[in-house]
Amino acid sequence: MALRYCYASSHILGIIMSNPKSYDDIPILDLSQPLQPSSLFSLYKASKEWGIFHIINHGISKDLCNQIQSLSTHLFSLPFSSLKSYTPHFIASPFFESLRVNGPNFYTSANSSAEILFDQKDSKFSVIMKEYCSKMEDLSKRILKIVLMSIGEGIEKKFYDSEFKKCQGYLRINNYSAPDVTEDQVEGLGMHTDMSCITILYQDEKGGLQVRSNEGEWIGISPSEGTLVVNIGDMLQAWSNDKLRSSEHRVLLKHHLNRFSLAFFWCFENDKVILAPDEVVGEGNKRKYKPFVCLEYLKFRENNEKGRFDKVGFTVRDFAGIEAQL
Ligand SMILES: O=C(O)CCC(=O)C(=O)O
Ligand SMILES: [Fe+2]
Repeated sequence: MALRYCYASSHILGIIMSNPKSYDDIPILDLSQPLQPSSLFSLYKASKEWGIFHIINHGISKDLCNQIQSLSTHLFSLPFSSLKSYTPHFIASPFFESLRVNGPNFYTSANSSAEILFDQKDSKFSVIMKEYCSKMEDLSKRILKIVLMSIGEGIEKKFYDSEFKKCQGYLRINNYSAPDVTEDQVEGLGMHTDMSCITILYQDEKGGLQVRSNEGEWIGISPSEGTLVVNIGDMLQAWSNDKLRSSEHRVLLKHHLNRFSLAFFWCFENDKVILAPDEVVGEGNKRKYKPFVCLEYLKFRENNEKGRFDKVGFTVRDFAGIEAQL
């Protein structure tokens, strides 16, 4: 696999790191190419600074995403109220609603929503969800291994099986309605971090996804056909002892434009105790998180945010950070 940068000139910038705070520094990992040491370095740098990078040639066809999008247009026009897997408008934002499909049996999860929504068993929706989510599971495993390799030599070989083998995924189908307001842009989803190890995101062509730099500057992550976005999440930030950064991101909406996205979250199992291995912390470095049970953190986020998942302020650092405890 090779990494290439968005613009030719930024390739040089990426190597000499003269300007680490620009969109050009967010690399594109080409999964059809053999993995190079320089690619791992760029990936590590982007994951540490931004918590975000792109992937291409990932095996998810545009046609599959289009099919999900058109089924979802119908889906979000139906009455949802009784569905537990549905997040209605006004929870995260007035313009955002979402349907969750849970693993590991994505077919069963999608089908139980479909039964209520369309009064239909074995719906096309459930079949397509199974196809998309199984592909996402495979992709998540592959990407996670590469990210671990980028942390240091031998880290993936030593820790993937023992620490990440029981990871599980869920999908959120996100539907943003067009804001009927005069302002140029409004928040469709407020700034947040994902509570995952990694998240793989498909966004449609409308744009609006932004990521925040360490200094608080927002950078747009423009959509590009065939490109998926990978976010590092809180669980990997804690497990890597801040070697990787959970990306702070948000979505802005433009007047009159509906938006659609698919976010696949790849997470540690609920009862996993998250503790960075000594080898990852590194000799002489301070441990930044006390050990914690994954589910306890998820509950902390839910309780503190009254069901909202779009706010920063109750992050994994607030929950388990050693400095935050002092
Ligand atoms: O819609 C998007 O592009 C981002 C969605 C997102 O960040 C999320 O679901 O956590
Ligand atoms: Fe997110």
